[in-house]
Amino acid sequence: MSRFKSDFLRTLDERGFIHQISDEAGLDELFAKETVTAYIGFDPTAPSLHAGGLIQIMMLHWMQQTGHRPISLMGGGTGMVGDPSFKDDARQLMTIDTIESNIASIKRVFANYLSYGEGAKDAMMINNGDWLRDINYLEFLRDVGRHFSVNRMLSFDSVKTRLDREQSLSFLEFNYMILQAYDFVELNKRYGCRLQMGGSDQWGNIVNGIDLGHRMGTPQLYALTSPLLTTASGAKMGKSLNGAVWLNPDMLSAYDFWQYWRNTEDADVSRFLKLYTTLPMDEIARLSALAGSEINEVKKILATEVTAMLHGRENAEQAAETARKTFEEGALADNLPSIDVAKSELEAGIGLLALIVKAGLAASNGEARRHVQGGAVRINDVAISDERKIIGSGEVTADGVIKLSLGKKKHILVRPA
Ligand SMILES: N[C@@H](Cc1ccc(O)cc1)C(=O)O
Repeated sequence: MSRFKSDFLRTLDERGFIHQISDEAGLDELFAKETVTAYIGFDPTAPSLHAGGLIQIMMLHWMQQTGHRPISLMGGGTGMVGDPSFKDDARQLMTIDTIESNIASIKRVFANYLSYGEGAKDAMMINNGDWLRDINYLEFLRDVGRHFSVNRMLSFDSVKTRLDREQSLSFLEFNYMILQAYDFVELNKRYGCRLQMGGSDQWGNIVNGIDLGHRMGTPQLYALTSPLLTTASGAKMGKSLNGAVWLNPDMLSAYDFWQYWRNTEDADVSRFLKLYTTLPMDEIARLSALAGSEINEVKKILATEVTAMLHGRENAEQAAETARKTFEEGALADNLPSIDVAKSELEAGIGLLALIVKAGLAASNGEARRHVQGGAVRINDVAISDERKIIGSGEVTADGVIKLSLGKKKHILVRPA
């Protein structure tokens, strides 16, 4: 049983999106009883978001799926300042031209996850430059600035490390919190927005908005943050060895995007299926149970599902197909070392450990067994966990070979001779 009664929070909870909520019971009540408008802000620091931002987009997606109204807010105003939260250094200032062109480019991918329009449940794309750029300084200080206590602003974790390390925090950056707080109040006034979501690094900024709302007479506002995600080995989400995993198709092909997900670490597969696909939970449970022997097949499903949402199903399936061909061609390529095994021997069947030793991938059966137990051995790219497995003619692929792999780099083609 879920601790939530609203579809939205139950879904977010079971799929692993929730880090912190400002008033759990109150927010659940609200979602259970009315159509809620909520927003997430995105600053245009690059021409595209990367896979790290996908969790935010997915939260907006689930809002709409469960009957509520999401706002994707582009930071045309806040982007002129730059959020210092948990950042070691000030960001380089962007020109208005860069900000505008980044926004135009970032915007494009949202339509793949949300349906925009004028109706009561249609998503809205809004730019905070619409109100922030016209602010009159003295009026703003008197109407909004007076509600902020500098003492309290200095106490937030998001700026504390900078201050503790005595790294400079410019007055420009220090104002960011106030602008984001003002956005929340403004979105409430304009569109009845009650909830702001974001990554856990946004907590301070969001809570400041709730407080400002109290002082400026909005109804109760709420905060919901998602966990800051890292992969099982501790890497930041959305960064690969080849650089950022961009969402915009002109910055990263569907194929490379697919590959990023295909390379998911074993321990992350189930978590990522919940966060980044819309597969039903019982289907995810079934796939997670297969994770032992068929984990590579499950990773391909993960990759295809995540890619299908962003690039369309056809492109995703094409990426999967290209990957399959590349693998096969790789297996066929004669530059992979090979060993011959007598046909008769294969027909009778040869033990996995003996084959590993024969292929020179281990010096002894004991060493071979440790490789298998460590999950490092694959036959035709499928991980094998049963050390007693008998390898026979059945394993010979259409290409006439068996591909035996140890880890990611060592491959031996076994040729029946
Ligand atoms: N500060 C957010 C972006 C944002 C901008 C404006 C807002 O009103 C809300 C959020 C970030 O850096 O990710």
